[in-house]
Amino acid sequence: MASHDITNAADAKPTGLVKAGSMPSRAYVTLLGGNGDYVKGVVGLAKGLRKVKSKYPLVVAILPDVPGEHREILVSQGCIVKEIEPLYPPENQTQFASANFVTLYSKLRIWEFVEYSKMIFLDGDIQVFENIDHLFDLPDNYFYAVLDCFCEKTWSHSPQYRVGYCQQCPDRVKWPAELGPKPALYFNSGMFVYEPNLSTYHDLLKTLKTTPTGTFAEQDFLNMFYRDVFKLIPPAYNLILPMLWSHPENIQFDKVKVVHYCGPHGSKPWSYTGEEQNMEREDIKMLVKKWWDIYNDESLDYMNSVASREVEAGAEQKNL
Ligand SMILES: O=c1ccn([C@@H]2O[C@H](COP(=O)(O)OP(=O)(O)O)[C@@H](O)[C@H]2O)c(=O)[nH]1
Ligand SMILES: OC[C@H]1O[C@H](O[C@@H]2[C@@H](O)[C@H](O)[C@@H](O)[C@H](O)[C@@H]2O)[C@H](O)[C@@H](O)[C@H]1O
Repeated sequence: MASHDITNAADAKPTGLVKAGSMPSRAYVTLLGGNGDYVKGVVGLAKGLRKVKSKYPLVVAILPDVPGEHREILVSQGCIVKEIEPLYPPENQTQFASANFVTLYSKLRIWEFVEYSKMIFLDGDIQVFENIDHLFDLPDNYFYAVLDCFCEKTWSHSPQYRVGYCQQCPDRVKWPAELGPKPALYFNSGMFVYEPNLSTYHDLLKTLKTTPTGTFAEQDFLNMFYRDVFKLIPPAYNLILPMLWSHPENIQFDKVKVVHYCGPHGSKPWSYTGEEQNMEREDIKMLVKKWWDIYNDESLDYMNSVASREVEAGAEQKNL
């Protein structure tokens, strides 16, 4: 049993021992670092969650390099802004896939948000097009995530890519026996359901100190940490764009609830050009338009939605 199977570890929460009167608190959480356009992604996410009438707030873990005006924008959109300290990968690693590794590793700080009993993490380049509040009712004490795909060039360093093996279609190219056991299931860390817990948080930080940096930063680390114990949820809850061209057979497009505009700069709606490989596809253009329709919808701005809620409340009062 992996050491981090929290169902048996010391940090598994005692069941039923909830302080009298303290209701389990839940929230969505995302991460924002730097002074670039990811703030647009977070604003879009806040508005998307409002559009699907989520019952829960959006917490934004922000790094010190986020400018004050970006923080103000998030507050004006009803986000709960929580400052986090940067978390640096192990000193002795040099193969950095990208300059924003510190931002990515800092994602681990959200395990410290123990004022919340359960949280759903969503990358800032994700949009929620259908209500997913029901995921908070998944059984406690587990980490839930969606399978990733090994078919992008970003995986060219891996034996999976070299032999053409992908966990999304394990029978298309079988894992060669001579390479030993096939890779453990591997999730995308842009979306997951988890429970903040100080013991797990300290375990994460302690383990990080001795874990070599991987190509995919905290995603590799979390897959090592929750290896063989994470619970799978369907791709409808985190549609990573490469699935559209690498594994369309695994996607029921009309059932997709969450879209993850992961990948290169040109795959982000706010910097979409249609010039990156595969980004000129009609389905991608439609998903980018859907993102902009929400982002530009002023009725979804927090102040307008507060005003509309007051009008609704007033109308209900009149009907009493
Ligand atoms: O400069 C950056 C880079 C990343 N991020 C955050 O880290 C997440 C993961 O980074 P990215 O979206 O680049 O990863 P991908 O899923 O595209 O590999 C983003 O969605 C943001 O929430 C950020 O806030 N600022
Ligand atoms: O590098 C770290 C990132 O790794 C993951 O994105 C990857 C992964 O999905 C690959 O499978 C794709 O090929 C690649 O394009 C994409 O960027 C997470 O979504 C993100 O939050 C972050 O941890």
